[in-house]
Amino acid sequence: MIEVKNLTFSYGKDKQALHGLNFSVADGEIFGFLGPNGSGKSTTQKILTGILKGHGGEVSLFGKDLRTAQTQEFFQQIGVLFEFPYLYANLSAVDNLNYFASFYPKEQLRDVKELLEELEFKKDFLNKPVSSYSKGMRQRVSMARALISNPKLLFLDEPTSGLDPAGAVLFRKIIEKERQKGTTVFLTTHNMLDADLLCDRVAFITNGNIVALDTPQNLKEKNSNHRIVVSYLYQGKRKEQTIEAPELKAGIPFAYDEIISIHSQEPTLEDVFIQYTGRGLS
Ligand SMILES: Nc1ncnc2c1ncn2[C@@H]1O[C@H](COP(=O)(O)OP(=O)(O)OP(=O)(O)O)[C@@H](O)[C@H]1O
Repeated sequence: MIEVKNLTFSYGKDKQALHGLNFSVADGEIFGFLGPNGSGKSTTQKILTGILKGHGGEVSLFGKDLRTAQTQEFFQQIGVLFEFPYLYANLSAVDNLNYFASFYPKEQLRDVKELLEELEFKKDFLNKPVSSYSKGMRQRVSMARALISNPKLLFLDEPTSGLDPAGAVLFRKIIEKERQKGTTVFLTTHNMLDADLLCDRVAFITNGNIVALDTPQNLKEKNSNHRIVVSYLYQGKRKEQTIEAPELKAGIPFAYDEIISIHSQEPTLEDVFIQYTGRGLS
């Protein structure tokens, strides 16, 4: 679906934002693009969605070179959730969505009200102006905008930002539903939980370079110290020991009366990111 070879981009002479990215995203894959502020995520997404022109290297989407692919048909196949909601503040959710829907062929469209209902949008605000909405409500309208045209390729920039925990769970369910439909998703995020739960593979980008690319599970396993922490009771006292995972093959290698818990010391995706880049994700 997406093929990127040696992608470079400079803002003027002095600011090279991308230094030769290589990756591909398969049909139906949820691909996570993770990196700290200023690493080049938005620049990459803007190039892939045709907003930013003048890249170096080769990019193809739907099997066509991006430089020639940007026809009306191309834009009708992609949906974009922008990091900052591009909505008309004086129009209601319904009017915003009807307006964006007017750019697409009717047979491709989803029903505005059904979509907003699926996104658990508050009914009594349907016809009130966007300027009166909370952040979470605006995010729901932005997601509806991205989904209204049933896109084959969906770009989501920080989809769960501004949502409360229940809203984030709902959005993850909706993204999962897109996966089941076969939609390809390019997910740009700082949110490690979203990336870990949703993505088939993730790329870590820092300073305009991809420094790791794999499944979340492989990244965690490759960077694990393979140690296990055992909490247990022995002769009336609570104790804890750390052992190497292979030692477990022969059973617990020390005396105990009762095991309380066993935890692997597998790193989180954020730990792995910091190992690769030396930087946190904010
Ligand atoms: N319009 C611009 N003019 C000049 N430099 C820019 C411009 N936009 C971005 N940059 C620079 O390009 C680099 C990559 O920026 P980009 O916005 O792609 O990062 P990002 O990973 O999306 O960051 P964030 O998480 O803050 O959105 C940064 O050094 C940034 O300062």
